[in-house]
Amino acid sequence: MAASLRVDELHVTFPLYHGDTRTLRKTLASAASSRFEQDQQKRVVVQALRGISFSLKAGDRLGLVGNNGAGKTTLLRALAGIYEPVRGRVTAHGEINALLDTNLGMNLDLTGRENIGLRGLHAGLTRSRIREIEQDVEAFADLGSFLDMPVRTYSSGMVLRLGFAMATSIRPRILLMDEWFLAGDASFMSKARDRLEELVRQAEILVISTHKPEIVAAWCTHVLWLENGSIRLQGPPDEVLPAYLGHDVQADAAMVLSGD
Ligand SMILES: Nc1ncnc2c1ncn2[C@@H]1O[C@H](COP(=O)(O)OP(=O)(O)OP(=O)(O)O)[C@@H](O)[C@H]1O
Repeated sequence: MAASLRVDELHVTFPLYHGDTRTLRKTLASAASSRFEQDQQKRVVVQALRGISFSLKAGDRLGLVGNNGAGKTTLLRALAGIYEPVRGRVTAHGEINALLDTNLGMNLDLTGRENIGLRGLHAGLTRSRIREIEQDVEAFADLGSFLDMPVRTYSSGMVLRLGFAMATSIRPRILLMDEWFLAGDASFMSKARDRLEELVRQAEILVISTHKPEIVAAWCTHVLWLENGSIRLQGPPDEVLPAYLGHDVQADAAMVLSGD
């Protein structure tokens, strides 16, 4: 069965904790921003995603664009199952690999090799598959004898190399990716980019969050423009990108502040 990903009316909220919630509630009420509301327990929550729906089939490559705070990272994390929606659902056919944070789940007290084993067990892989991944990561991350030292003793560049190699060694049918994965130290990234592009080519479905229009134009077949947690526009890159790049950020900010 071909991979597919379907999102229906997805809502994600985050409670805001504050010493004086009564004052916070009053401040938010007067700010008239429709992004804040009270939940059933009378907590003030920010609505990070508000009724997002779309569906993707094998071959689709979706780029998420939008200003800071639009909801791109939250959507990727909800697709990966890291955030539980308050309403709506995500239905996926095909295994998902989320390249969101290379440190996610890494235990600093264990060695690099032990972390590879743990990640493999967590992904439900067989022992022989884990062994293959271990060899792949060992060759790619090029950490030498550090692979058998606790991760706590690594430099930040070494942690990045191990995390990147581990995250990209599991080939998924559905690949979720945050653009920061494309940043990093130049010499490592030229090697990393080839590996990433191969992973993207092999995935049946890609969802990538990015601030770079050139990535969307080169990699994506669809674009979803998020604004304040909702979809402002979705469609092919040649329709959505010009509208997104041409929109007036200051006018939008003024509209949000005035509560229009
Ligand atoms: N853990 C959290 N707790 C509270 N609020 C959060 C949390 N994560 C995100 N938010 C809020 O949810 C909204 C969406 O944030 P999100 O990080 O998804 O935006 P983004 O589009 O990825 O932004 P950026 O381009 O700056 O990375 C923002 O208003 C943000 O403040």
